[in-house]
Amino acid sequence: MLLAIDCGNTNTVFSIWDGTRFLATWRTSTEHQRTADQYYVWLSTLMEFLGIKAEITDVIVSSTVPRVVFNLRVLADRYFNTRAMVVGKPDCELPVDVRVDLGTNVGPDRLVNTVAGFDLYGGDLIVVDFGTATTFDVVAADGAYEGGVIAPGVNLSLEALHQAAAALPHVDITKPQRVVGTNTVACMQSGIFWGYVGLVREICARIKAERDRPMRIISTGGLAPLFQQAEDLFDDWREDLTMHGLTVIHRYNTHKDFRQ
Ligand SMILES: Nc1ncnc2c1ncn2[C@@H]1O[C@H](COP(=O)(O)OP(=O)(O)OP(=O)(O)O)[C@@H](O)[C@H]1O
Ligand SMILES: CC(C)(CO)[C@@H](O)C(=O)NCCC(=O)O
Ligand SMILES: [K+]
Repeated sequence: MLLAIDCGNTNTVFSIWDGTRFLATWRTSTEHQRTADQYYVWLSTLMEFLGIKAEITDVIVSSTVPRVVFNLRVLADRYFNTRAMVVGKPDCELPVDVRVDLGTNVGPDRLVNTVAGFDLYGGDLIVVDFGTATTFDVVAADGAYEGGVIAPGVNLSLEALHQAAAALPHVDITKPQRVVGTNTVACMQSGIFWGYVGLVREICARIKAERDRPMRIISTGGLAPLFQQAEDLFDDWREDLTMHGLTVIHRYNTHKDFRQ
């Protein structure tokens, strides 16, 4: 069985894939100090608690935080007796091309989202991921990653307001009842919520205009449904898009004859 690990700047998600479906998915905060032993205690406790008998034979990692990769590699070596496949390293090939400026290091999560989007929907896509950053990845007709857009994440923007202005509290994002707020919290929620609706709409429209061909918009990340419920921004939403991409990349590298 495959242990797929998606490590973002805020959260790290672990999923167990049995070849057909995900048996379990667990989330923890990303901390580079966490050791392989700590990961294992946490993982094995959760597996036991849920009665999951998973014989992990393979590990694949996508990490936007380079420092955590070392301990995840040790986890794979020491506890699962396998060499972790790490997206972005030369020995982990991608089933799609990456067409960017020479010397650019694309975030592995964006490459994984591109692979997942192409596998599930085919080409000509915009993949929007509401994580620490809000990213837009442009997937060409042949599945290649062709660049995109990086904007600040929703929670990051709310946190920045709180950090920078003495009178602004910490607030959670939600859809405000009205655009005009009559208290501080409602004003902040309106600014972020409708601001992001506008940001997503404008960026996607401009990407489509620049490319001059029909493109579908697929979203992922915990906040995507909140925006989708307000306005028809996306053609589809997949909670497990990044995890799906990791399983596709793993399969591609273990069965080199595999083609989509
Ligand atoms: N309705 C909601 N209101 C507020 N927060 C939410 C809501 N739904 C989901 N979230 C939060 O949104 C965040 C988005 O999760 P996601 O995995 O997409 O990105 P992340 O973990 O924050 O970022 P990264 O992957 O970059 O670490 C999570 O922290 C989740 O708890
Ligand atoms: C943009 C983030 C932080 C989104 O998780 C990540 O993909 C990243 O660190 N990217 C590196 C720069 C790039 O993707 O062009
Ligand atoms: K993410």
